Amino acid sequence: MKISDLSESQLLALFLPIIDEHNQRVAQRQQGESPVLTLGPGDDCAVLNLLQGKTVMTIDTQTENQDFRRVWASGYESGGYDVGWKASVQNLGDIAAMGAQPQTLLVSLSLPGDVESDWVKDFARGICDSTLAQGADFCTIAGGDLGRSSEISVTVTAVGSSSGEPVRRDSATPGDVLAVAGSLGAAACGLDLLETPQQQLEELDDYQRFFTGQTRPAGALCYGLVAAQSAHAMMDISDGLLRDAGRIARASGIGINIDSQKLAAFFEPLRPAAACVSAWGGKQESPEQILLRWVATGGEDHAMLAAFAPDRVPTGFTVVGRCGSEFAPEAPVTVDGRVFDRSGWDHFSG
Ligand SMILES: Nc1ncnc2c1ncn2[C@@H]1O[C@H](COP(=O)(O)OP(=O)(O)O)[C@@H](O)[C@H]1O
Ligand SMILES: Cc1ncc(C[n+]2csc(CCOP(=O)(O)OP(=O)(O)O)c2C)c(N)n1
Ligand SMILES: [Mg+2]
Repeated sequence: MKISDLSESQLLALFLPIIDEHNQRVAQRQQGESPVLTLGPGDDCAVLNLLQGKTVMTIDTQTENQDFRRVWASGYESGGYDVGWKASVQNLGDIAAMGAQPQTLLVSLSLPGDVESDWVKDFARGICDSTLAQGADFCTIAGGDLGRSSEISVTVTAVGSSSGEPVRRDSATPGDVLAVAGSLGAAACGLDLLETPQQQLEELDDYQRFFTGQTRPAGALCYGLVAAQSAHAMMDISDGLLRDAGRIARASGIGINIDSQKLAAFFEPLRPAAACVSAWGGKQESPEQILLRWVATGGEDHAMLAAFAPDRVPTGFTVVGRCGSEFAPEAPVTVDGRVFDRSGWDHFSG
């Protein structure tokens, strides 16, 4: 059955039981504590009881053919489950990057009539499963909106709370080290393979395993919470290490140098895929160049990027660079002391 065969209330009747079950499970886990979500989906607004600390909020949109495809060149089909999964990772990445705990999500779905009604149920399962898989055991889904559109577009708002001062981007200091936790390059690798024709992929053993870096990224929520104890500045990497490190550098008024040797640790799991993409591109880019492009400029892994005093780097973070006092507006980030020619994802020029 297609979306166009159903009324809005019939569609909600598919979606809401999955969300309600998720919210009930959260409430069970919170036994003994006063619930944050005191009124969930069903009324004009949700009601939250954010008891203590600072409230943080963020929003992110995924649009068909800009952020995912229903069918990729590789033949893989991204369904509602994948889109729901990634919506949660994107938003919880922003909450974690402030050092905050996710509390609830609001979900807006704009869908064309030719989408299967099961897409909506899969989306609900994907967003709930991903939230739990990231360890956000207490994060409910407070409500949302449903509408018709000419392409699939999903917008999620996340609300979080922080018992201490939220970690900003603008307080890295000269002498800090810059470190990463979570995966780097896996989402860009997945994107390149998804966009590669299936017959080119058959040389690559179990090639579908690389798709998940793009379709179901793991995120790094737990690392954000750990880093909040000692990070001077933090953000999640959505647009690529170099571009996002540039945002910390600009906001903090410092320079950052990345040590390319330190990035090699992220290359290993992606090596077989880089060889395949290099061969498909007629070796115009060597496997080594592809690995560096994925790891240094690929977005969407939602790894944590943070600046710490050198003796206060938490377990799970890999030092990839250093903060210096020289801020150069035209090149706030260098790699091995030199300007890198490609810096990352930009929605409007990329
Ligand atoms: N339409 C908008 N209205 C107000 N603020 C916006 C808008 N789009 C982006 N921003 C703000 O600009 C900053 C950068 O946005 P973005 O690159 O999407 O951040 P992030 O990578 O954390 O999702 C964020 O602080 C965001 O809130
Ligand atoms: C079809 C398709 N083309 C290109 C991309 C690559 N891509 C889309 S958005 C993006 C960067 C992240 O953007 P956004 O989710 O808007 O992150 P924000 O900076 O707002 O957190 C990248 C690398 C993709 N995922 N799918
Ligand atoms: Mg954004």
